[in-house]
Amino acid sequence: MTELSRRRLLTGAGLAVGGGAVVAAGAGLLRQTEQAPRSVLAAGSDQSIAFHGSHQAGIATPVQDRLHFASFDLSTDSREDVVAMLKAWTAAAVQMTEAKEVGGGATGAELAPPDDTGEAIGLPASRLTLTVGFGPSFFDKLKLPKPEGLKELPHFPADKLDPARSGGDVCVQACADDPQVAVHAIRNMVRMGFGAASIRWSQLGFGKTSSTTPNAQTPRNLMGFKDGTNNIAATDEQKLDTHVWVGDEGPEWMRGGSYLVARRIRMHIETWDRTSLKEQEDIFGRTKREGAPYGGTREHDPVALDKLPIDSHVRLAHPDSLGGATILRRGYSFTDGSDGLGRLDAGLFFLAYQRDLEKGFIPIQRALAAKDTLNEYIQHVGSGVFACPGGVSPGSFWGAALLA
Ligand SMILES: C=CC1=C(C)c2cc3[nH]c(cc4nc(cc5[nH]c(cc1n2)c(C)c5CCC(=O)O)C(CCC(=O)O)=C4C)c(C)c3C=C
Ligand SMILES: [Fe+2]
Repeated sequence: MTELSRRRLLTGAGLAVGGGAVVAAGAGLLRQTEQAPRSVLAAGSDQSIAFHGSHQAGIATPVQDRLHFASFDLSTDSREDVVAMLKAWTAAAVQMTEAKEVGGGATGAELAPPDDTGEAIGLPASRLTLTVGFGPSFFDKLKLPKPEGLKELPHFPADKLDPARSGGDVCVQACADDPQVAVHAIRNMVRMGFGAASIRWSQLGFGKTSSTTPNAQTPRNLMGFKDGTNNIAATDEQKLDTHVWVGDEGPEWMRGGSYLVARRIRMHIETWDRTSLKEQEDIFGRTKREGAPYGGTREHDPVALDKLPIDSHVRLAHPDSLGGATILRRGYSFTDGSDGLGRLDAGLFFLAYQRDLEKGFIPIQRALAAKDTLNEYIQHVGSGVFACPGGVSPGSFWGAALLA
């Protein structure tokens, strides 16, 4: 059975409640789907993606259009407190991914703060996925054995990393078709984490810049180029097993999990917009409109490395240039206002999953940092690395096998 079929896709119709009323269902409350502002929702928004499975959702499951990524610092060194938080987070994640309100709901006992903050009432599941990872400092703080595969990334030339947008003990990646659903999920986790963890940095993203769904139209990044053409497809189980999922080489709790690299990459888009089309295309080694590799005519034509400029992004990052190094990309665009100097603070929030950092992000970024002609137009300003455990089974919680 494929991972996708294991991850039961529930339709909104199956979750909707008759009469438009909010009624109790199991441990949670179903959010009304009837009142959802459908015009602003992307196709597939009324679907939910199952939380439980052998891998965490949000890695190889279809990419949603919106992101809220949050990195937390622990405010305790007590394993007990962290276990309690992860249990509460897991229970809430199960409810939120099924379009249910957290705990006793947004309108529970009158004299206590509600269990759910309420801004997702009336919104469908929006294919919400929540994915958790543990940074190197998580293991140091809790005196737990760090998996061999998890290491701090080396410094790369031209990195200008802001500590306030880097690192963190625990990360949560929330992806959904509706930004309000993703933000609601993170906000409720922040609220539940009070006393055990506090938010260190976070990033909103839009317009997925890569797809894991073959045959879907490849999305474009803020430079106007199709991004994700040569990504690993969610249906390619062989590639996922080889390059994304940790196997027997990792500790038991990491099997079926993956290592995540997050990089906030600022784009100097004003300079880019004054660059000729020819130079833009030479930088990637692909055409802008079609996305075809140089030497080909269609987007999915095979990449013939010798036809691409020697320092072009695609030639340098291609697995054949790097002894097979391969990653699963899952990034999003961002624009966070302007920088006071007449420029947009815009770019790519790059997310990459891999089985082994040394056969994934590290060698690729080493090659790109040294030679990529794209470097004139970008700067890495934030960074994080996290070990994302394998999937959660019903009744268990995030990190159970590590912390129990
Ligand atoms: C270290 C890994 C990578 C970083 C960082 C990165 C940044 C980055 N990429 C683009 C735009 C494109 N990238 C494309 C391909 C591509 N990029 C990487 C890796 C990193 N990119 C890989 C492994 C590949 C695939 C190479 C291949 O197998 O052919 C493309 C081409 C289309 C595609 O295949 O996705 C574009 C466009 C930007 C703008 C950027 C930083 C801001
Ligand atoms: Fe790239």
